[in-house]
Amino acid sequence: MTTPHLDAPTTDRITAAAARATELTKVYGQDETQVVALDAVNVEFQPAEFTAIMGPSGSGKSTLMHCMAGLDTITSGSARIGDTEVTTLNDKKLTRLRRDKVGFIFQAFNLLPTLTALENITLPMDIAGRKPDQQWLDTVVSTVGLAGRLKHRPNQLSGGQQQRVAVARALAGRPEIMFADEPTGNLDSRSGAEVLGFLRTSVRELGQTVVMVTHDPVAASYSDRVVFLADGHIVDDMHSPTADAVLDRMKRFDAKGRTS
Ligand SMILES: Nc1ncnc2c1ncn2[C@@H]1O[C@H](COP(=O)(O)OP(=O)(O)OP(=O)(O)O)[C@@H](O)[C@H]1O
Repeated sequence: MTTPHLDAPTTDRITAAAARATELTKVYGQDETQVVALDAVNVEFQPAEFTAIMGPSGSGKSTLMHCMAGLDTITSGSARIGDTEVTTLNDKKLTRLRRDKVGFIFQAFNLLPTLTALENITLPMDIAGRKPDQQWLDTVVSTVGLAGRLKHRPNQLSGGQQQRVAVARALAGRPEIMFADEPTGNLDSRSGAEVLGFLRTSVRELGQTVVMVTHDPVAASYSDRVVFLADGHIVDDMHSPTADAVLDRMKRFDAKGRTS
């Protein structure tokens, strides 16, 4: 049986997507060790929308996120953030794009232990020599519920609070898009729920765009839309997901990561 593909080209659609992959292909290795991690993927991420990317292990979720964010090179096709073609930028412009237009949240919080929460939040802007927009910073800090903890160092904060600092750091520069790779992977379910709630609030109330890779149907249920990958292809697209609907869809992947 062939895998159904939902990733038909969208090049004739004129929409202001926050990010867009067109015929995006990523091949790792050569000859017999070659792996096609992404096979001509077409997908758009809409502004002020919270999208989750799901799929079996090895389906290409992290590769898609890394290629879109300019963290990895692509083999062919196109990856755009807003109007910017990521794949043709030189190193200097790529660094600037990642610094100015993209926010990242990873499973590991990646905070600097000697800095306070506030110093961690403003660090990327300090490095870039940009002055934080104080009003925005106040909004972000209160949205993620950190107002009383700004002088704490990471080891004085719980895991959930540390990830909230990382969310605030990603939001502080007002990125065009935020990419989150398993942001709740290291958290207990209550702290995870808090962080996901803040991500959703950043979309609903602050108009941010969030794309999150997750294995967890409950985490995906916080999103507006779930894109399912299998074997380097987008095979499903679910709007207003519930955890049960996502779980049911995940059950249709077989042990080899193929879908029925
Ligand atoms: N640096 C690399 N070199 C070679 N192959 C790679 C590399 N990174 C990923 N791959 C392969 O590309 C495919 C997609 O990997 P990717 O990490 O994107 O999947 P994933 O869906 O994020 O998986 P997981 O859920 O396990 O994190 C896999 O077959 C993987 O083995």
